[in-house]
Amino acid sequence: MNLTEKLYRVAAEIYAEHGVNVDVAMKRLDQMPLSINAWQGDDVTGFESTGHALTGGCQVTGNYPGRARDADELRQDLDKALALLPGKAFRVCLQGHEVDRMTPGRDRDAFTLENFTGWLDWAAERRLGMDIAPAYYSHPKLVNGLSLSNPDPDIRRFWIDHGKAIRRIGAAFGRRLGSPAVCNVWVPDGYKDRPVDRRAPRERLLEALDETFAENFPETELLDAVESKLFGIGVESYTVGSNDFYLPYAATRHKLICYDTGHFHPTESIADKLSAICCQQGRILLHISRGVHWDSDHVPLLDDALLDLGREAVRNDNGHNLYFTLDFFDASINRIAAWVVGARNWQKALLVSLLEPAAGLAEAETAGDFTSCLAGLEAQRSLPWGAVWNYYCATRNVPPDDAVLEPIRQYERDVLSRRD
Ligand SMILES: C[C@H](O)[C@H](O)[C@@H](O)C(=O)CO
Ligand SMILES: [Mn+2]
Repeated sequence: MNLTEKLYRVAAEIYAEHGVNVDVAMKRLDQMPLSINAWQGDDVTGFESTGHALTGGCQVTGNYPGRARDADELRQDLDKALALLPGKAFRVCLQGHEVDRMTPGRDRDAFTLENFTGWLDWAAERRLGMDIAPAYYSHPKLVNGLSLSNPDPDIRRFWIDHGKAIRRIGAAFGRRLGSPAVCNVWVPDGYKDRPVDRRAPRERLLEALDETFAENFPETELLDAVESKLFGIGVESYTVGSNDFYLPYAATRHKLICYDTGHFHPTESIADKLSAICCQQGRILLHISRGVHWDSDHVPLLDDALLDLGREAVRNDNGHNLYFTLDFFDASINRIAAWVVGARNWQKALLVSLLEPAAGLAEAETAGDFTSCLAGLEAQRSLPWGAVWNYYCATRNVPPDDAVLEPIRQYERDVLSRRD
């Protein structure tokens, strides 16, 4: 028996004393779906090759070598990252401009499945689910920082048609792969300085969204989500699609609300939002990210915020009300490492929560014994979940944390460093 297994057996015994079956926890973790953000691999540039300028709305900083230059390279990189993740329920989420191939003369408002078939075949071969999001940025038709809420009806028409096209492609993904594609709408629309009229852009967005969603698809094929944001670079004063805008929108239109963990005030707890929505039968798409000051897209750390989110995810999950997508894009570090570290941190947060000996604490809380709650929750921090994680990785044939970088460095030498 090697050291990993010995430590695991001791850990399993300790958890058993607390009434927790580690095997059940690992099996449940295997089945918790996670959608990997393709855009970490290409710095959100997409592969349109139209020569148009990337006009903002969504940007990345850094110039680490090895960015994927086309969909084939991006899939190769995703294969590398996926091979280093334990678990069995992966999906890949695309942005609407990460096309497999372009059709001459065709712009985003007319994309069809033909532009994404390489992705679909790749996913089917690997038994991956696919998700997608329209890309309302980095395009000349993002005018004055406004897409779906633009005052110009022709601009709005272009973006409405893009959203419709991407929803159809998502539904085709869902049909072929036998698992509904989550299609998430996030628009960068907003103003740098205080607007005179806050209402008109929101009314236009409302109408444009309703038209985008007019075509119905069965939930076995497509699930729509809408994502709010507090502010962004260049839109510091006003975001059309704020949380207050989208929360009632999602509730009245039966859409998933997307909470991006980097899109709220720094002291606001995203974990706290889950039970509020779930106890009212709402469904949530979580974008797992990390905000740092005004930026929202750093690789998530295994910090208290992520652990809290993992705990609430485990407690509120009923198998079809929570959806998880990674959402970060850091071009200052090795992009495969970004995926692997970020995804594994989320998986660790879930594992810690799945191993939580909750029995007794909830009763103490109900009885008003907050002293026991505080002491009990703090005592859990030193339980040996790390030994379970290492064993989990070993039994799923992936390296432990301290050995995960070596294959990535090798790939960097063999593949990434040869890209311009
Ligand atoms: C690339 C995505 O559309 C984007 O990350 C969005 O989900 C977001 O969070 C923008 O800040
Ligand atoms: Mn997001």
